[in-house]
Amino acid sequence: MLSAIVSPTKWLSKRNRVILCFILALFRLCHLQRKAFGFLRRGERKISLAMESTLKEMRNGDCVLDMNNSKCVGGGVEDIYGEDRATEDQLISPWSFSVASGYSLLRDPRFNKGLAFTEVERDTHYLRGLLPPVVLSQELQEKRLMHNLRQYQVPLQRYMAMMDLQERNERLFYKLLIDNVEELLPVVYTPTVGEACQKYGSIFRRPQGLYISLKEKGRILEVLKNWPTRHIEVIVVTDGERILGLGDLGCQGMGIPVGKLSLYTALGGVRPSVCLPVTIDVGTNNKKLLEDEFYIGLRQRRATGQEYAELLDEFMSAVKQNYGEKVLVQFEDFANHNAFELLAKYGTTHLVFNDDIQGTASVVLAGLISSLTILGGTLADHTFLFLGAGEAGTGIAELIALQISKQTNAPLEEARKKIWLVDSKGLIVSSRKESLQHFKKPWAHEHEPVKELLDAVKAIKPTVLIGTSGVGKTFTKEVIEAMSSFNKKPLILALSNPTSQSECTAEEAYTWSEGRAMFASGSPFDPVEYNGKVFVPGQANNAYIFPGFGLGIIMSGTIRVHDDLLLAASEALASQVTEENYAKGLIYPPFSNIRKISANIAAKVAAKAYELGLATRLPRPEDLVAYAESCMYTPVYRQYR
Ligand SMILES: NC(=O)C1=CN([C@@H]2O[C@H](COP(=O)(O)OP(=O)(O)OC[C@H]3O[C@@H](n4cnc5c(N)ncnc54)[C@H](OP(=O)(O)O)[C@@H]3O)[C@@H](O)[C@H]2O)C=CC1
Ligand SMILES: CC(=O)C(=O)O
Ligand SMILES: [Mg+2]
Repeated sequence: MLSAIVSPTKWLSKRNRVILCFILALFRLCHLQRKAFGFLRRGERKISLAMESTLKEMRNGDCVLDMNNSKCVGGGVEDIYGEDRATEDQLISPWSFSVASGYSLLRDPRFNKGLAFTEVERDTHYLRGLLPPVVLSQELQEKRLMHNLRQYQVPLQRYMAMMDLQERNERLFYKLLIDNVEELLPVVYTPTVGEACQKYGSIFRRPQGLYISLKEKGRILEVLKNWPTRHIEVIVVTDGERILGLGDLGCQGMGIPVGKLSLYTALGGVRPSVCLPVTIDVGTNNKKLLEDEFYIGLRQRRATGQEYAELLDEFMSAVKQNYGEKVLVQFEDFANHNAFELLAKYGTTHLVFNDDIQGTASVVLAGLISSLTILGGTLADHTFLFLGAGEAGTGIAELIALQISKQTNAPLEEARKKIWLVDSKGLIVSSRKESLQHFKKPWAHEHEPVKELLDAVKAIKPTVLIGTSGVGKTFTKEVIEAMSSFNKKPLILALSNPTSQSECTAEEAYTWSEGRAMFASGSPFDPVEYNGKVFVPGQANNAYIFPGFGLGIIMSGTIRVHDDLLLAASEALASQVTEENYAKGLIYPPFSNIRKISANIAAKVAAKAYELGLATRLPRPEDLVAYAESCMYTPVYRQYR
């Protein structure tokens, strides 16, 4: 109780903090005397520890309150909970409402270290007997867990094992994910997260984020306050209507915000305590789920129109009221009939980012910029054809056009003419303009109607083919052969997720192009051997961008997302591709370097934000890469006093 009252106190004025500090110091003096006489019993020890740590935290109080204080390392992203990597050698208290100890310490994923608790910690924190005698290093724990994970043949079992670990020992979870990123990304993210969402009702164990349903209408602010941490910097929110290419999964879409935020931490170094996954449940139109006895969401058809808009509006207002102006809200896997509108509506009042529209655009543009090293020419020399004209397709198209327009000084309308899109009704052409959704209209160029993709490929003769349809197997042998007939090196990007929805496989792209295609896909494929040569496919996924992009925004206190920040992120990512990567035909750097890549993206994004006057954390740090790195969370265990 006392520790709850005296925990780091942002709400106190500086003068009152000094007074409180003084009172606590006196109180501690008395307390130490009693301690010396051996009066202190176990319950009191909690209070003693709380006071010690509070005094220390209050002595360092300016760290929390003044991020420019040079004593406070990694000042960009507020270290409210004392998780900074840069202070690893400094002892901290495992704060909960009281100092966690004994059994409750082992059950708290934020502080649990399992068998890695040292002998001293076992004594100090009442753990004797609760653990077997052996003390393991974190490295050995990691080795053991990776060994166990590899025993599972079924990807969903690996996913569940990772989720269990996250709920048991957060730092170990992140250590595994960071150290084995290429192996574990497909487990916690696409493709396995797709299957996990489909079966979320059956595998549900403990809530991992906030569920805000129509039932909570009118009290969303209250619901936000139920979340255990008060200081939040990133929210990933979905309404579950377009989960990857799997369609409407309703409330079970929660796996996506949870997965995306674990990448914010592992790939971008944003500490887990400031991340909040949210699922807005307005029902589902998925008949199978509505009839599934294990379905965890509202059993009704989706609310639309005013009812939907009001719930979203209440959520966005509550977020701003509870977490302030600078919380980054990432919209994820909304259906396009809501996604564009939400982005436009809240883009001027909130710090919002749509990963499917903007993050995807930035990652694809990066791949295109880097592919020019192999293909030659400029972006404006290429012709682009998309299968799929929704969020991802038109989002990417718009950013390519913007970049071409900036590079050539041509008007945006002129730059758009290099880009063609096909939707479920065929090529988007001017004769269809009246009936098109607003986000497709800018792409309705003069051309006769074309129904099939193959015919569009033959008519437009693109140098780059991009799949954003959410429909698997749509890049057929004939399509890839046609692309290869007029391109020496056709660039094929099959972006749809998960693997089952990929427009073609890596093997198909390489085989049907007789080894000439440059290929990347949304979900990963293994290397392919063709004609004695090994081809390594790249992964064109927004996971390259959003973690570093978000870090850049947060560490600079940027208040709005601007297209130029997306362009900066693209250029930063493209510049990370090495000669060695190009030699393998890769247009993206490997994920094994992602932390370094994210720091570079964050630095470039922040630099652009400072240049545009959007950054509020002043003064601007001189070396933004070093600053980004100093802000990044690392999962090594802390020593408990
Ligand atoms: N790799 C990555 O980083 C990312 C990948 N994606 C993936 O991209 C896919 C699409 O996402 P998103 O753009 O948000 O989805 P949308 O629903 O917004 O868009 C899908 C588009 O595909 C079109 N389409 C559907 N079926 C066909 C078909 N058989 N032939 C031609 N066009 C078709 C739709 O046409 P119509 O408009 O006529 O209905 C629509 O234009 C998903 O699988 C998603 O996982 C998304 C974001 C990032
Ligand atoms: C990767 C991603 O965001 C998607 O497929 O929706
Ligand atoms: Mg998405």
